[in-house]
Amino acid sequence: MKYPGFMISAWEAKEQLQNTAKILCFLSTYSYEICVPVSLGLRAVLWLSLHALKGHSVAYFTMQVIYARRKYKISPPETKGHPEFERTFRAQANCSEYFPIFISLLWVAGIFFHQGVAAACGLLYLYTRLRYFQGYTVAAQGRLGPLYASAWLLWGLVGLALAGLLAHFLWPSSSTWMAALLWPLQLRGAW
Ligand SMILES: CCCCC/C=C\C\C=C/C=C/C=C/[C@@H]1O[C@H]1CCCC(=O)O
Ligand SMILES: N[C@@H](CCC(=O)N[C@@H](CS)C(=O)NCC(=O)O)C(=O)O
Repeated sequence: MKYPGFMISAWEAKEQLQNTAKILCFLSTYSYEICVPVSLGLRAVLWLSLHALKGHSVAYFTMQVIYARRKYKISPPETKGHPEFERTFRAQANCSEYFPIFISLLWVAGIFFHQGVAAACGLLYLYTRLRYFQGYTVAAQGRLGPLYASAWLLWGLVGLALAGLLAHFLWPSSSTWMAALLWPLQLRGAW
């Protein structure tokens, strides 16, 4: 019997249904094995690029102070002499003050909450710190917006770190609501 072009026989329909079921079965069985290395790779790339950028920005801020010293002929231990130098000097000092806080929160949030989420916050933090530095070297007022943004991100990391630590130490059993809430975010098998 001849069917119009858009129709298929019952046999073909059954074939297609079976094939679809096989594909779904395959995906549901192997998606874990496929997704875990992919997300591990993504997290590794995020984490490594974050630390490369962090090293780069610390060096960049320091170099800017060195260049400003040369430009305005202000030798150590002097830290005064020109407003632009003073702002550059303070911008670098302020970023350095916050880096130990940032790094500790980043690692605790990364280990106990989720590496990818922490790395994303960290990248945003570095971006706000770069804007802080550049804003501050131009005018004192220019530092404030990025500073507030960076403070929000730090508090966000405090929240993630606390949530991760609470889930880890207070509710180690995976049956609690906290663990259940955090489970999809936790690194499966990575920690
Ligand atoms: C453990 C987490 C620590 C998170 C750090 C939290 C807060 C620190 C960040 C921001 C502080 C901003 C303070 C801004 C001062 O109001 C600005 C003074 C401006 C006075 C003016 O220019 O006239
Ligand atoms: N060391 C800082 C501690 C507080 C802080 O981070 N202040 C922010 C907002 S006023 C800032 O941008 N300070 C400028 C600076 O450290 O030169 C200060 O002396 O102000």
